[in-house]
Amino acid sequence: MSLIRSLGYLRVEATDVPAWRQFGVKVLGMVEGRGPEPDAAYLRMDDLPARIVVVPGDRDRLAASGWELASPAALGQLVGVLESAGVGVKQAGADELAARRVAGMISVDDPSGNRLEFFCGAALDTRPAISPYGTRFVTGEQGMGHVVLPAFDDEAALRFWTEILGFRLRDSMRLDPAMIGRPPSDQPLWMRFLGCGPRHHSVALAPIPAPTGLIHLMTETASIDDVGRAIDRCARNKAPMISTLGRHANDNMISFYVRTPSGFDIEYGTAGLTVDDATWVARQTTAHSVWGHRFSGAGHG
Ligand SMILES: Cc1ccc(O)c(O)c1CC[C@@H]1C(=O)CC[C@]2(C)C(=O)CC[C@@H]12
Ligand SMILES: [Fe+2]
Repeated sequence: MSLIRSLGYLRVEATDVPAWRQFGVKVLGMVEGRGPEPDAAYLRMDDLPARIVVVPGDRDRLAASGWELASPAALGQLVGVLESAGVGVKQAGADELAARRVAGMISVDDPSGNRLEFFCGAALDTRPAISPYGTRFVTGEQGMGHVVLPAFDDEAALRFWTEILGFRLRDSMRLDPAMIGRPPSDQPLWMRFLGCGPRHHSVALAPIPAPTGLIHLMTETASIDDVGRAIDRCARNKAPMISTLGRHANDNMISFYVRTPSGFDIEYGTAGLTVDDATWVARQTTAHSVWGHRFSGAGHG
């Protein structure tokens, strides 16, 4: 088992926090929580006080993805691994710990400049997170979902995420250079799907430009009805769906994509695959979907 257990939270800096609050509750079916930062929106999916924290800022971007470890000992071990690999580690101050309601936290930048926070000892919220739409999110040992982060140096990114952080390669997919507006080339463009627990992938790294620092966040619900109702709410609230419903070829997720008020996307899905490292073999997927997932030309996050 790796030191890192799952994707724990996202911190998003946004120019329009009220729009995010509305989007999170009315479209995604999340539950608004309370928190220490004035004017921030706290969106809950489960017993954590927040899974998406949206703080007011002068730009729209992913401030950090937060990754959960099992204990202070595991976090200490990770610091040792990072430091011996020459990675700059920043220890969280008391104010940052209080804002995140965690017992311990450190942060680093990955080779592509994606800010990562590693934490342990999250406070739980005793009030149940019950969505008025009945939405049930799949979290627990699978974490809050997956993120797709931009990475343009495939070798450096793979080395960092697998050899230092201990993620496992679960799948790779070649991207057509034309898809991201590049000329044809002999150099394959790879998208890498990596996991740290039973979820097929908790992170994917893609050579896709992302001005907001995030290509998408995937959240998973317990049933296809949760997904269908979310599609209805997108229409009712005029949230721009940027793909049709579809099923991915690698993790079997049935999902659609919707644009957030910050310009990156949420993949909203169900029925994702869980894997066992003892038997899993990383392969190459040659199609992104078994069916569906027709994207409109809105561009990517
Ligand atoms: C191919 C795939 C498998 C599993 C996933 O969870 C998943 O999100 C994807 C597709 C991701 C991919 C993307 O994130 C950005 C826009 C992409 C490149 C497309 O235009 C098709 C596939 C999309
Ligand atoms: Fe995805």
